[in-house]
Amino acid sequence: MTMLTVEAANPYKVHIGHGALNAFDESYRELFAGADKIAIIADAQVAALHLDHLKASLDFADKLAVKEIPAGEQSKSMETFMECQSFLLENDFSRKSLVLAFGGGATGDVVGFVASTFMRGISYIQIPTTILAHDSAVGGKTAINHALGKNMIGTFHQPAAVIYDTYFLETLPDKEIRSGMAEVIKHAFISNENWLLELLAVKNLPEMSKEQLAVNLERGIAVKAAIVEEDEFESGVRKFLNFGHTLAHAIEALSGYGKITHGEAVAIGMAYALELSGHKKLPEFLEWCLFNGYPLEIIENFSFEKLAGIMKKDKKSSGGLLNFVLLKETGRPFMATIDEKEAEKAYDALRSKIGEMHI
Ligand SMILES: NC(=O)c1ccc[n+]([C@@H]2O[C@H](COP(=O)([O-])OP(=O)(O)OC[C@H]3O[C@@H](n4cnc5c(N)ncnc54)[C@H](O)[C@@H]3O)[C@@H](O)[C@H]2O)c1
Ligand SMILES: O=C(O)C(=O)C[C@@H](O)[C@H](O)[C@H](O)COP(=O)(O)O
Ligand SMILES: [Zn+2]
Repeated sequence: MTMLTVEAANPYKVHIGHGALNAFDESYRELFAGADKIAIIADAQVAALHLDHLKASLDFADKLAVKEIPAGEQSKSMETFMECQSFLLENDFSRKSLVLAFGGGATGDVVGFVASTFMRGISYIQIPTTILAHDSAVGGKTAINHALGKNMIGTFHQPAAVIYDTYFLETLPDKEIRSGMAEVIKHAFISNENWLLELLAVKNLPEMSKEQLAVNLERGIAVKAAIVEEDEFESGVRKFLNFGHTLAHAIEALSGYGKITHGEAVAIGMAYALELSGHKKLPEFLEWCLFNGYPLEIIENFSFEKLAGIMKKDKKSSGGLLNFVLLKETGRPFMATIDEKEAEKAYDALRSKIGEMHI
């Protein structure tokens, strides 16, 4: 098991590894004892698989209440947000209460948002259960979606701890392994060429050994934590964590949230950012996506015009400009405003390249 500290304004620890749930007993007894009530707010699918295992690692059964929310992206809605608020109020939660977010990134985002707004903010712990959540559970971004844009309603609210027990990953379907590994390779693209080369050599992600996966997750978390420590509220370098996301979020919004996974959309968004960057690894990255089953071909479904309308509302943009995270080279990200005509040309070029791959 490993542990690292995120030196945010309110520092907290990330416990990673098989058996990380033991940290509750070893490090958080006081936090739990001090809480008047504790809620587990869980993704319903994750609860069906793993709630008993989580509960077995927790004492304080007398003050525990469980709320299940819809599985995955559907939960990042105003409806689920309000249901959770009602649940906390109906069960007499207070400012001294604690919330545990149990599930993937979607659960972490909506539950973090609930915790950050309930009585103007209470403590919560992230208990991530997906590969992708190595990213989402760290850094304190919380959000729900709006029909006009992904994650448009949210806050920065750091968790009191992240307990990342890799035991939960054993039930992840291949599609979610693929989705999560897109954020891992994103962390490699923005930080380290040698790591990127190692990842590009993996032609069947579900066959990665547990050890290999653990190393990748730890590296990803270290990259993320270092950036969050430098720029917690995204006035500068934190924007680099959005590599691939300007297009990805537009694709997710246009497809209907949850129709394509976040990581699959980010993979297409990264390919586009590599095209805009003139990065030499684009052909190799497209091959990697193809081998690993990322649905690149869906790019055919979206007109640039519609995507551009949404991309102009991106949180990194203002004044109707198109802003992207690009790479001078691997490990050297920068922000760029791209002229609309140039952005469209690059989009068409990427579509042609994907079209020629005979998927
Ligand atoms: N806050 C951040 O910094 C940040 C970072 C990256 C992504 N995100 C957000 O995270 C979300 C994506 O997260 P995600 O990829 O974890 O998806 P998710 O939370 O939508 O979960 C995906 C699916 O996997 C299932 N699942 C979860 N854990 C499982 C397990 N252990 N075994 C079997 N099934 C399991 C869920 O029920 C769901 O159906 C997006 O909304 C994205 O915007 C946020
Ligand atoms: O933590 C960050 O900062 C990120 O940008 C991480 C992204 O992977 C994540 O998808 C995040 O939710 C996107 O943030 P947004 O501000 O573009 O909604
Ligand atoms: Zn992301």
